[in-house]
Amino acid sequence: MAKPKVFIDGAEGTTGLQIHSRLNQRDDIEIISIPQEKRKDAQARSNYINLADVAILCLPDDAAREAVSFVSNPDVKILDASTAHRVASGWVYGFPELEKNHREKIRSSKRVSNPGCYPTGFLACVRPLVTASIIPKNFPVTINAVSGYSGGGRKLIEEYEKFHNASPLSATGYAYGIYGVKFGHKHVKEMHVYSGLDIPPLFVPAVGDFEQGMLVQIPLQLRALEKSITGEAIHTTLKEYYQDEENIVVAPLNDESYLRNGKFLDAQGAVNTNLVQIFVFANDNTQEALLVARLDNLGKGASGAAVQNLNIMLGFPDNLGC
Ligand SMILES: NC(=O)C1=CN([C@@H]2O[C@H](COP(=O)(O)OP(=O)(O)OC[C@H]3O[C@@H](n4cnc5c(N)ncnc54)[C@H](OP(=O)(O)O)[C@@H]3O)[C@@H](O)[C@H]2O)C=CC1
Ligand SMILES: CC(=O)N[C@@H](CCC(=O)OP(=O)(O)O)C(=O)O
Repeated sequence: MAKPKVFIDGAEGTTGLQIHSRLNQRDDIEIISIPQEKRKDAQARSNYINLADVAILCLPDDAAREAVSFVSNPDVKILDASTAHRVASGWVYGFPELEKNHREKIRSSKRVSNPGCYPTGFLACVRPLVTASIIPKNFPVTINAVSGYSGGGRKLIEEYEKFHNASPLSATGYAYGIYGVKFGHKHVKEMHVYSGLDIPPLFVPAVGDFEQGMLVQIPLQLRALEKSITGEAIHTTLKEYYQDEENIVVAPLNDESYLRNGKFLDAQGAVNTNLVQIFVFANDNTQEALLVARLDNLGKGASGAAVQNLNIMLGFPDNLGC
């Protein structure tokens, strides 16, 4: 049987390069590559997209929309890594672990959008708790998160490289800086839609001086809930929800063995994996809890997730080459 043809539009960008390196070694698919000098040529891109069984878009949003407009071959499947189609109708959200039958929806769809990196961590923690009515739908959820600078793509990587090469180091804002202070970050929509919450979460992202890695923190004031909820109930719900999943792992409740020097949960701890690690820290006496998702923004947050979705769309096992 002919090998499925895969085209990566935007193969030279941060996400595209990582997807290419994951697929490069495989002999069960054929990567079709556009000549370097034509990589932004609309006609050439259109030809490659329509030749592919699956075209993976690793492009800015406008270029991703343009790529979709090129499709004339009804058999072509599109996997879009950008934000352009994550809540668009006719598209399936590429989060296989979202709920029990979701993998099947990805398998049978011709249009799949890869989730954002922050939403992947957020939804992994919150969706099961909303489904189980542990977090009420009208609860005002807040999120603090930090990403490695590769999350900002080529431009942010170049900015950090300039900063690293400056002598003396000219600014301190690069070490750790919050952003999105006008709110309405581009990921809030998909967080809202797929969490099942009635109101959008309040999201404060940050970027740190490390290349890859991410922590997504959701503090919960349990005392604000109408019914009393224990840390054990939160933990058991998450553990059971993901019991058959390989890529979402729930650490034991209040497990300090992951803390560096007994204190620090390191944002880089899941780098080079396709995992979301979930941590639940809770104190039933003070009625406080903290959910944390740790992932690689370029792993399960982007390129690893894209390869997992590609595998599902082509009928391969989820984690082949992830
Ligand atoms: N980095 C991350 O952690 C994550 C990224 N994503 C998403 O993936 C997508 C790609 O992001 P990322 O890889 O980080 O970004 P990059 O800027 O690193 O890469 C984008 C690539 O697309 C190319 N490109 C731009 N316009 C066109 C065009 N019209 N035709 C063909 N190629 C074009 C760029 O070329 P050039 O550089 O020459 O302009 C570049 O190679 C974005 O939508 C991003 O939001 C999703 C999750 C996480
Ligand atoms: C550190 C940093 O800048 N992160 C990016 C998010 C990563 C990204 O590009 O996300 P999606 O393509 O998944 O939307 C940002 O906040 O815009």
